[in-house]
Amino acid sequence: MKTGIEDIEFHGIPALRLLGPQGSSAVISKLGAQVLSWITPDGRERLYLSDKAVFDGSVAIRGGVPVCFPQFSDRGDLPKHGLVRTRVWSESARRSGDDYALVTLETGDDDTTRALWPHAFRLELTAMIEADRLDLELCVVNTGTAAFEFTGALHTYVRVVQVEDAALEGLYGHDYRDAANGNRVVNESGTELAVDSETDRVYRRVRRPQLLRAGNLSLGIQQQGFPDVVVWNPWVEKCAALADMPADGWRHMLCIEAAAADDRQEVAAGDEWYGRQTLVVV
Ligand SMILES: O=P(O)(O)OC[C@H]1O[C@H](O)[C@H](O)[C@@H](O)[C@@H]1O
Repeated sequence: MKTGIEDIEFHGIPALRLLGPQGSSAVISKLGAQVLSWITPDGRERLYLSDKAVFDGSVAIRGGVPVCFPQFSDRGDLPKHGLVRTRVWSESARRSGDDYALVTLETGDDDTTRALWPHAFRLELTAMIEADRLDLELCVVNTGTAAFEFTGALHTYVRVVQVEDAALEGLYGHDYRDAANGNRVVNESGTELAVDSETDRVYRRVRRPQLLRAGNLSLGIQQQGFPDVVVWNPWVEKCAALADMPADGWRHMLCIEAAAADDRQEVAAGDEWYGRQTLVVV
């Protein structure tokens, strides 16, 4: 099967389908530069996308990999998770070869962003699939004349059959800020994180990869540039309060986010900052 890139409509919005090697594929929406589907050669969908997600740009699409910038969550005065989730990005590159398919989408400042955040910037999100691997890279370019600081994330919703069966390794010994428990800072003493209640944790300065095991799924997750790993599951009650999630949505997702949540990242005038997240089927 040939690799390549197709222009498609996905739930009525312009998107690109990446056709990778061995039948792998991915879909990235131009709305938010959000990867909404990643299917590996075994035919399995690896990302969670809510059945009740909204695709009209009025709110962020619930699922896939939202891009949060220049603010993570509600840690500042900007709208939650920043300014770019509901923007239409434009394509700046597409390429494919025998063993990969890649696209880059970009957006930048305009009157709307500058009214809220007075900085000149360009963002580029590159998504690349290989047979068993999804690589995401966020490039933040300071196109202005003064330094700025930002927080942000690649807010990846991993699909799981049943989150109660999931175990996430690789976070032992790290401090985390427990946003589901009054933001207290705790040192992780477990070698495996199990999700059995609302979970909203910012693991700080994580340098090791993680391994997610859930039923017969095994996914390696690695990041560069982003200092923090955020693990989020709303569980039953918070999920019920989210209009764009089905009642059992919490069970089928676990967000494992490459984030700069607590440490602001500074970008000098004219400089570029890179953050990456890689998911590999192992
Ligand atoms: O509902 P959203 O704006 O997409 O945010 C969803 C979630 O994102 C992050 O994971 C935060 O840590 C959570 O506190 C937040 O609830």
